[in-house]
Amino acid sequence: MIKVNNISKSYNKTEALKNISFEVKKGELFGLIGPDGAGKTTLMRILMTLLIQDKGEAEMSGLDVVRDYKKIRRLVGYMPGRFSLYQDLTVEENLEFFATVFGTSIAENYELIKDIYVQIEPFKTRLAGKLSGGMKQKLALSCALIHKPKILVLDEPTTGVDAVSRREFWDMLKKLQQQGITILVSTPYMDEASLCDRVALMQKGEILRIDSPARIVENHPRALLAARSEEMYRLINDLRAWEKVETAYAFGQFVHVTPVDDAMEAVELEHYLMSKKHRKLQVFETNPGIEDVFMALMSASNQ
Ligand SMILES: Nc1ncnc2c1ncn2[C@@H]1O[C@H](COP(=O)(O)OP(=O)(O)OP(=O)(O)O)[C@@H](O)[C@H]1O
Repeated sequence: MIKVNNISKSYNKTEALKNISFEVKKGELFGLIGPDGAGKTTLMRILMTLLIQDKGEAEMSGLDVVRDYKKIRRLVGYMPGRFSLYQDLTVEENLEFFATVFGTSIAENYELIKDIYVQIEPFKTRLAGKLSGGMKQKLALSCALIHKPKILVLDEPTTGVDAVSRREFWDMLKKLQQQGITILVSTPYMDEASLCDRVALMQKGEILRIDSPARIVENHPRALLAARSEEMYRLINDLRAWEKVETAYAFGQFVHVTPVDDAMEAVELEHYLMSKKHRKLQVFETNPGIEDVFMALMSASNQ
């Protein structure tokens, strides 16, 4: 449904995308995961025909993003990073505006947006600029869906939205997927990776891995230890200062530690931390999750 072949794009001296290739299958929920500046927005803008690549080609539903840009725009729903709502129009006026641009009406396509729109309908006379982040997000999604797109492209739809709204939003995406819509979504939140069918982990214009979240974790060869103590800040510093530790970073209430030697046992790490006078210590071996794998891949490619 989406084909990207050797796409490169630079802004003056910044190489935003370096020879990117991947495919998204029909009906797939595909995630572009990566920190700020990874190139996610640039890639989406190329696919949305809003920016032209320097090199390579891309297709949306068999249509070329440069040659067939007009057809693609009718086929695809887009929710840009900063929600493209008219702040001084009401909720209903925004939706009517997007429907009119695509030559349709709210009534005609109400079924598709119903589940989402009913949540903001009680506020339909409120100005979009006066909505909360979560409500703006729902309105922006309704606007992106109002012309019944086959493909939905969402650029960081959950950035700046609270945890509950984030979860609800992903539930909505799953429902849209069940209706046959192919979804490409970007996010800087690594925990959202596990909600996608497949993900591409991006950093500095490159794809570091591309696979299902489960397979990315399965194929990760490294061991992982978890540690906590009374003084977490000092714990991280002590861990990072030890030559037997490759990486250590905060993960919830623990520090996740990748030892240089995968065979290191928890007890060896514990002895080291006891020698540093840490109290209320807890150290144990654990299994890496997708976030751990991403952190490891990103730090390896930074070296
Ligand atoms: N219009 C522009 N002019 C110059 N450099 C740009 C422009 N747009 C993006 N860049 C640079 O290209 C790189 C990729 O940016 P891009 O916005 O695509 O990344 P991103 O993964 O979407 O991150 P973000 O969440 O910050 O938007 C960054 O180094 C960015 O500074």
